[in-house]
Amino acid sequence: MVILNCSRVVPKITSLSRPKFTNTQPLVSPVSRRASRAVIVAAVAVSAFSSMSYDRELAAAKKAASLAARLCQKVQKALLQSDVQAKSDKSPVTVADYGSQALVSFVLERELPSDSFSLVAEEDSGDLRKESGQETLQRITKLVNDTIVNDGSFSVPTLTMEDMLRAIDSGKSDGGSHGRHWVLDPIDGTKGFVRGDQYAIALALLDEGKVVLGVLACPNLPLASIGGNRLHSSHDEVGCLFFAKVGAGTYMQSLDGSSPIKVNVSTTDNSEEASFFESFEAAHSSHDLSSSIAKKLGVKAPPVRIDSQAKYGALSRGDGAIYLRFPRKGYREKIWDHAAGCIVVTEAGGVVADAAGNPLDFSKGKYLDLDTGILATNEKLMPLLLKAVRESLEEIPSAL
Ligand SMILES: Nc1ncnc2c1ncn2[C@@H]1O[C@H](COP(=O)(O)OS(=O)(=O)O)[C@@H](OP(=O)(O)O)[C@H]1O
Ligand SMILES: [Mg+2]
Ligand SMILES: [Mg+2]
Ligand SMILES: [Mg+2]
Repeated sequence: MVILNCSRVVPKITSLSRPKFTNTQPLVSPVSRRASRAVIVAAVAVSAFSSMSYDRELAAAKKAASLAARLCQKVQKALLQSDVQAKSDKSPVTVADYGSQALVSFVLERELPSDSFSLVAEEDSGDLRKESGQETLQRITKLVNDTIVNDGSFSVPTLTMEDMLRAIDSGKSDGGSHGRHWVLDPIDGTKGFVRGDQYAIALALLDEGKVVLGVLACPNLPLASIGGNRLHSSHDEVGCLFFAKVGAGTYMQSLDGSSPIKVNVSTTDNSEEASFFESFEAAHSSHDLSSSIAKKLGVKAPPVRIDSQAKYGALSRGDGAIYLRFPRKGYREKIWDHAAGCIVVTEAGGVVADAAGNPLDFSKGKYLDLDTGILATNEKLMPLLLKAVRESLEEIPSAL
């Protein structure tokens, strides 16, 4: 059986945690009872490990992502055309991408001083080290220092431009299957960010190649459901922080610091009422393919197109029931575009897989090595979804 769950490093013990056998149930032999007790003791030990560990790391990740969100919101509000620069791959990168990466790196290192620090992150300081990057570097340095001072919880001397370059470049790790690695997309959905739309700060922790925690800060995502394309209702309060820890579920709170609430994916098994999320940018994911899949499933609602891993966040709280992503042939997915979103969805009871139904493997370095696309939904809908995906890929291979 394929286990379509990218984040669990412990076996599910739901049935074991409510043992059916007791001394009043003589049908269970003493041997199997002993064996079952041993399994329960082991499972409870694993369960305790999974819910007690990573607490410090999760607190640090939430703090880092929340501060980075503050920095990004400030920049997005004041976004000038001159903030947008062309990286060598021509994607827009702003002072906020760099500032967010430097700040997350700074906060994690400060909050977890005893840990060895490895970070796999999207940006690097190459362009900032050039003569033409000096003004940008100055602005990043000021932004990061201002955010730290406004927060007030760190007593550190003012950070220098050299500190910025170092903090950004601490994200040069290659990750892999051994040890712990933080995975960061300082702004996921930069195009959405530049447009004034959705984006996310996405931070996850890998331990021995598995995602063990994830945090998604989505500064422009309404706290209320965006199901039924309610994305642009102007009355909604915005700013969501999703977080998930292996074996401990997914929670959402407001970026302003309300109490967290537990969230769960939609439990619908009726594909006709299952609305779906996809990339805003058609160049990032084939809208033709998803529309063919939706047709096969009988989905009635139009797609909800939003930028970034905010899609995973919205899915984790049941705003819609399906996430579809089909990049063009040859595109290689990066781990920072999915690690945090993946655990946020799986811990909320969802399933994330590639188009062949395999779980995503974050242990191979910077890239995900996968079959064709990425899908997320609940366990009941996944078999139907995989069938529709297979058929659509056969019918319109040119869509990719
Ligand atoms: N050609 C192509 N195909 C597929 N994906 C691409 C492509 N180019 C970029 N990217 C990556 O897409 C990330 C943005 O995520 P989304 O596609 O979910 O958002 S969007 O609706 O398209 O804005 C985006 O993340 P950021 O660079 O962090 O914004 C990219 O990693
Ligand atoms: Mg980018
Ligand atoms: Mg990204
Ligand atoms: Mg990015």
